[in-house]
Amino acid sequence: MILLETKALTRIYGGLTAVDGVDFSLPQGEVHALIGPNGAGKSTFVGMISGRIPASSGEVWFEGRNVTALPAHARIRRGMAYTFQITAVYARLSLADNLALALRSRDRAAALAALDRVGLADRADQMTGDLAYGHQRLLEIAMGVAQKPRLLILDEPTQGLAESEIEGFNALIRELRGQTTILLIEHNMNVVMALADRITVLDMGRILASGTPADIHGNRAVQDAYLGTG
Ligand SMILES: Nc1ncnc2c1ncn2[C@@H]1O[C@H](COP(=O)(O)OP(=O)(O)OP(=O)(O)O)[C@@H](O)[C@H]1O
Repeated sequence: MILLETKALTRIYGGLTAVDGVDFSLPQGEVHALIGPNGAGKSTFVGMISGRIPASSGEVWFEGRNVTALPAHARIRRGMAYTFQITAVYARLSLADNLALALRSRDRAAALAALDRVGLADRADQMTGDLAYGHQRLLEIAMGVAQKPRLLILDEPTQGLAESEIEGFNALIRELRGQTTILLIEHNMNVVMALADRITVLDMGRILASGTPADIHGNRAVQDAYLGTG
């Protein structure tokens, strides 16, 4: 089943076409990585999927429904989660209280279980603002995952994480594989190659290539535009 589809999705800023008529489809259960050079249009594309950025033209379909006109909160209710949008962490609350907000419940065991998935259970009662940046990013991911979304959109989740934390993140995504459909914007190619079932390469607002990690790694146009070398 196709969970998410975009049809000729386009965003124009002034004279600049940031996303240019993108047709994209994401089957349920897939871990899909979106890669491309800086300014390729990745954040704008997922912003239009989540409803944070209005499309200039084109459509977004989610679970067989046209959601293009729906505001972000209505898309969240239908099961989309976007790490930057809904799970902004509250610095002056504890980790457990942030989880309680994400879960809309004071269930301490559920909060601890969610924190445990990202290795933060022992910090449950610390003030979130006192955490290192990488740990705040992991908290944000825990908050997204705790909501059991149908589609989890992660925008550069490993940015600012240490190697050991990236290992933990990879393990979490492997655990979620098959349960949650994941769209991942990621610059770290080791993470992309380790996790993605399929990869889409955006370049100048258009899809340059789409395929398995092996296809993309061997694709000459991608190597030229993005990977730099073979
Ligand atoms: N609010 C805005 N107003 C004007 N131009 C914008 C705006 N947001 C993005 N752009 C431009 O649109 C293009 C695509 O930007 P976008 O952030 O979507 O790319 P990206 O692939 O996510 O880049 P990065 O990897 O650096 O995050 C860029 O040229 C950017 O400068």
